[in-house]
This record gives sequence, C-alpha cells and structure tokens, in this order.
Amino acid sequence: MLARVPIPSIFVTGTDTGVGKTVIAGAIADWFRRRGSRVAVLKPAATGCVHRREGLVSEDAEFLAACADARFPLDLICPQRYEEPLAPAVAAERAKQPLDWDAIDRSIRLMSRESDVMIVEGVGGVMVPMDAKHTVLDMAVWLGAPAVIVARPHLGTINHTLLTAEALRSRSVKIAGVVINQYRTDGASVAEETNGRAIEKWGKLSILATVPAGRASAGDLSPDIVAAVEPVDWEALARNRAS
Ligand SMILES: Nc1ncnc2c1ncn2[C@@H]1O[C@H](COP(=O)(O)OP(=O)(O)OP(=O)(O)O)[C@@H](O)[C@H]1O
Ligand SMILES: C[C@H](N)[C@H](N)CCCCCC(=O)O
Ligand SMILES: [Mg+2]
Repeated sequence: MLARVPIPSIFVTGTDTGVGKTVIAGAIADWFRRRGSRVAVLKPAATGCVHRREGLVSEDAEFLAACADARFPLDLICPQRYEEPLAPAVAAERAKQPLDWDAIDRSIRLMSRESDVMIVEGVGGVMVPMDAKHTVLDMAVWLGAPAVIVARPHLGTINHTLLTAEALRSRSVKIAGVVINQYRTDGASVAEETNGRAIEKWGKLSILATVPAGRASAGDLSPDIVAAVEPVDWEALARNRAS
C-alpha cells in the first residue's frame, strides 16, 4: 500500500497502453513548470525499460523529467523498473523481482517535500496488474490524486473511456476529466468529430483538452500540443483531491 500524495497532484491514466499518457503528463508538467512551480513527476513502475551505462532506465521517466525540469534523479522518479515490456506484475514475476511498494512510497515522500505539485503517470490502463494482488486502480485509490483519462480519438474510444471512468468511479477515484490525444485536425472522421461530445454526454465527463498529433520528444513539445493544454486550469484540478 502507498500513502496519499501529500501535495496537489494529478494521476494521468489512459484507456490503454500507448494512448499518450507520457506526452500528456509531460505537457501538464510543462504547464506547471512555465508558471514557476516546482514540479515532481512520478512513474511508479515502468516496464520495457532500456539498458544504459547507469543501469535500467525508463524512457517515460526521462521524458517526464525533461518536461518538468525535474530536480530529482531518475531512480526516484521511476523507482521500479523492469526490462520486459509487460504488465508490471508479469514482468516482476518473470524477473523474479517483486514490486517494492516501499520504494515507491519513499519516492513520493522525498519528492513531495520539495515540490509544489506531483504529476503521476500510471502504467497501461486502470486494470493492469501491478503485483499479484493489486492493480493500477488500487494504486490510484491510494494516491488520492484526481485522475485524467487520456483517450484515443477514433472509433471505439467511447467504450474504452466509459469503461475506464466506470472502474475509477467504482472505487471513488475523482475524475478530473478526459484528454483526447492525437486528434487529426484535417480529415477527422465523423466518429472522431462526434466522440468527444458523446463521451461528455454518456460518461458525464468533461473533455479537458483535445490534443493534436504534433512533435513530442523529451522536453520538446510542439507548440500545438502546448497550446491545446494551455487553457485548462490544471492547478485547480490538482488541488481538487478526494477528501
Ligand atoms: N500528441 C501527440 N503527438 C505526437 N505523438 C504523440 C502524441 N501523443 C503520443 N504520441 C506518440 O505516441 C506514442 C505513445 O505515446 P506515449 O508513450 O505517451 O503513450 P503512453 O500511454 O504513455 O504509453 P505507455 O503505456 O507505454 O506508458 C509515443 O511514440 C509518443 O511520442
Ligand atoms: C510496456 C508498455 N509500454 C507498458 N508500459 C506496459 C503496458 C501493460 C499493458 C498490459 C495489458 O493491458 O495487457
Ligand atoms: Mg508512458
């Protein structure tokens, strides 16, 4: 189990792996950084990590650290790292290296002390197993941070987004809203044009931002991605935590 994040925070989850959680979490971190906040970023566990001279590195953590201009080392930002690109519970079992919740807790404690806000990126979607007994959803409950759901723009996303919202609500995780990512501004299909409204209506969710496909390499977010998240009051959302 983890202690609650003791500072304003946002939990960035998604409808699936590869939907753009890292890019959107990075854009949110960048939003706070540009306003002078001391931003902590956390990827509690990462799989598919790469071998470097300094050891196993999470590329998600590197991206987030660059966007936040983070003052903490990568092994605090991502304390649990696995090589195989699998659900953490499966990667941990195969590596014979059980997930260490205490290490994650320590990261939260140390980074919170010297930060104004913490942006946490989940792993895959909410039902992904973290260890033999717990899922990403359990972790979201423990962290107590409002969730941002990153969703794809195209056909199928209504179902994925509403299922994700249902799971979060079943455990009383506050939902800040949905970010539709990689929206095609030219040549969007009818489904893509109408999905946002449908998600708002049937999911009783707000679409916080619709983010176009742009350039997104570590610390270098294209101006159109930055502009898409700019109008959102992330500060108010980060403060609006579960009681
Ligand atoms: N708005 C965007 N514009 C351009 N490329 C994007 C955008 N959003 C995401 N991508 C690209 O799509 C891929 C998947 O995005 P990302 O890594 O953020 O997904 P994720 O949900 O964090 O995945 P994971 O489950 O592995 O953590 C990456 O190559 C990323 O650069
Ligand atoms: C390796 C990858 N990029 C993710 N971080 C892990 C995603 C696990 C998804 C598991 C699943 O839902 O089937
Ligand atoms: Mg990611």
